[in-house]
Amino acid sequence: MDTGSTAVNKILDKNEMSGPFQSRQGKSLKWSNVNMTLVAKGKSPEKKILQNVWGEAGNETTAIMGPSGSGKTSLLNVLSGRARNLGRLKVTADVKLDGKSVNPTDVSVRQHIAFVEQDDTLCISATPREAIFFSAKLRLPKSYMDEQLHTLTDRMLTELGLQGCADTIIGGTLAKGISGGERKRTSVGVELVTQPSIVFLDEPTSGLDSFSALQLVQVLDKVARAGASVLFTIHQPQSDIFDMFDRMILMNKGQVMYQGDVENMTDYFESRGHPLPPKYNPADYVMIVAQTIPEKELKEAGFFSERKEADSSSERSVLEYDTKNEHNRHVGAWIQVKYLVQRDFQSLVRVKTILGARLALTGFMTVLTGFIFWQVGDGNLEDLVEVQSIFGGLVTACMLAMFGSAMPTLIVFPEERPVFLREYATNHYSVVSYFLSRLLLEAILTAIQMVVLAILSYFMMALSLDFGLYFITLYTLAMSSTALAMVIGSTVEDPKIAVEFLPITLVPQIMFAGFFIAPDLIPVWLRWLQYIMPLSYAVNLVMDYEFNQDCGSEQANTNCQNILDIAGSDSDDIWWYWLALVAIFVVLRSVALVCLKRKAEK
Ligand SMILES: Nc1ncnc2c1ncn2[C@@H]1O[C@H](COP(=O)(O)OP(=O)(O)OP(=O)(O)O)[C@@H](O)[C@H]1O
Repeated sequence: MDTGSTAVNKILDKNEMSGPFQSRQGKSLKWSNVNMTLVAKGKSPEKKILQNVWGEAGNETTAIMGPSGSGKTSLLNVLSGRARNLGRLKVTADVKLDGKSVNPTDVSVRQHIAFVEQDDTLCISATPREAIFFSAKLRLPKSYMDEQLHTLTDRMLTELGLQGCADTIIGGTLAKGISGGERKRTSVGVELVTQPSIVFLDEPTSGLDSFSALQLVQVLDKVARAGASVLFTIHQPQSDIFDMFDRMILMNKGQVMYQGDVENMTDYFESRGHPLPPKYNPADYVMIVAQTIPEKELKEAGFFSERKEADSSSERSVLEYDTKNEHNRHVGAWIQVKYLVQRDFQSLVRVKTILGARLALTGFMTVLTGFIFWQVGDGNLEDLVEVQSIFGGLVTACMLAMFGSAMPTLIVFPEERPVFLREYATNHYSVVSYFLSRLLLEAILTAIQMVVLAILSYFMMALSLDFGLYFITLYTLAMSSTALAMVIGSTVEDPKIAVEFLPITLVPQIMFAGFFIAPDLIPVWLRWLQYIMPLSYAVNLVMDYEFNQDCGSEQANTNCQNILDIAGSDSDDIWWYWLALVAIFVVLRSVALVCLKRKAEK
């Protein structure tokens, strides 16, 4: 089998040697002893998903075929580092990249492999043209001029038959966009435009009509002819598609039933007592044999031949080579942030529900609260009940700031997380760049939201504190809450569970805010919790700004002081409150960054 670009033994059409099909240095991938087992637990028995699987992929197209559940996706996941020991799942594999043993779960190894997942994880607000350009801009060497990148993108769109929808948004649950098949081809384009040396694709033709499927496999063939190793899983290909494959791995019950050149496959089956009947699509025939003949009988006939060891060789270490070139390769962090921010703002403009839902919810809740606490600030401060109503209004405004900012962040972030994880794993940008761009987006979105909240509540409740201080307190509280939402969103796997986590962290803060119970009455062993709750600090601040002033009469001043005491707000500690509020924001953001980094590198 070919293992280097010099060994590409096909005649290359000169026209195909440019753009996405530019000749590249091939990389060989070999694997042996690949085992994946679901270990027994309780009444669930042990299940062998992959057993001693072996194989290789050079600069050719290699199709992994086999009946449903035979382990095709599992094999691709192990080789691409997406399957690992977790819970009952035990994975072992000897994998060699250009002759050097590597751990496929290492992010540095994963970044060498372009991977097109079965489910598309694309930015919903981008168009296919923008998604492909984004990938090219952030992943190709920075020596590429934008003009070249646009030409490459155009070429990719044409090859994949995407010209008709190139400028329509991809879409998803929040917005309607291109079709499923077009989305799939866009995912392929996003990976192929970077001229990768190794490409894995999980079911790239599923959901495509027969013409689009053929068109896609032709593109994969051109990529392989340019020197890349192309490995993909596929279900029952039609015969014209099957004829285009160079090699095939036939999986059956987690084992390799056949592996080798496609042209030798029928001879292999014939020599084992299963000649191809006339006028049969070989792909269909081998699948029928795999599905209908018992495993024992197939073994006796000579299928499932013993694996070959992934041979040790003294080829250079591809990882060392590429790490040295790392710094020349990619655009700088600021370009990454710029493109991420650009994309985020595009989302805001195109998917109006993102900003609209935030503003509508905050506006509605604030107007409702404003009517309930209508002009409380103008009340008689000599009446303690009226003073308490202002306290209630301020606590409610702070609660709206807290929930109104955390909730949308937590709802949107888990939707975006798969896109981030894919883009990070495929070397688009660093975690820090992503983190900074998100922070900037949230800072702006939260500011818009807090302007609405602060203006409406301030005038409807007729508050007398300084408006600027009121706004900045609400804003800092809201930013701490989005940081908390990011920590939850970065750690909890399931978006639904993540949303349920939010009340658990936010509701107790209300109880410690001093409105329902004076902090001094809370049992000492629980009282310390108020010190880690941003809501308490924000309430203490706005209370001080509202009541720590001349309230008009002796009785009014006494009431103002009493309400400050009840709330636990002390004017001597104002700077401590600010420090604590900002420190909580910084700590939570840092924790979110670490969690995200750990998740991305897993
Ligand atoms: N993480 C996992 N936990 C439990 N079972 C798993 C896990 N991963 C794979 N399996 C099981 O291993 C078997 C092989 O799954 P895999 O998805 O690799 O098959 P496949 O050949 O790709 O199937 P299909 O063609 O239907 O996509 C299936 O029975 C599947 O349920």
